[in-house]
Amino acid sequence: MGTLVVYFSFDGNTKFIAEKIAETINADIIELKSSKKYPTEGFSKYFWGGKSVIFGEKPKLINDSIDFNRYETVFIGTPVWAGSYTPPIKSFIRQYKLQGKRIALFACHGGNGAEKCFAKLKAALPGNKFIGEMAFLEPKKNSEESSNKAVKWADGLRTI
Ligand SMILES: Cc1cc2nc3c(=O)[nH]c(=O)nc-3n(C[C@H](O)[C@H](O)[C@H](O)COP(=O)(O)O)c2cc1C
Repeated sequence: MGTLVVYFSFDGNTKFIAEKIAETINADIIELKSSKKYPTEGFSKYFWGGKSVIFGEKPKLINDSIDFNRYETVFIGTPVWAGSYTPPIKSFIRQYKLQGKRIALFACHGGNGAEKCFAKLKAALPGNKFIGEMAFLEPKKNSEESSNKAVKWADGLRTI
């Protein structure tokens, strides 16, 4: 049975880590795309992004439907927004209602909130087995270190 890396990324950090993981373990990879466009600059980016988390928004995903029968292990990646996971990940969780999967969580953040984000993700994904979680601090600013960390982590999960 296969492994899928599924993620949302707004500024490319989570994408960077997701690609490293998929490359390391030879997994399929899907970037979630939302129909909702958030402001990309300055204060309004944080304001609208944060507000969408707090209001529990579930923007429509424009990806093709994913066949989870093919996957036993799923890596789920998100940036931390307002101490939680991002709205497209919320949409993904609601749409697919994963059950009986081996799940590894990863999150990119700017300094805090990853632990809370993982706790909320686990609570939102009952009925699955969590095999690992890893936080990455602004990976694009620490690309070599983050890349090594992602490779080592993903490699180590093969045996779990
Ligand atoms: C709307 C918004 C809210 C954020 N909230 C947090 C936060 O609560 N804690 C934190 O450490 N970083 C926060 N960040 C920073 C991002 O988590 C961080 O820059 C991450 O690396 C971005 O990943 P991406 O490039 O894949 O989008 C926030 C960023 C945005 C845009």
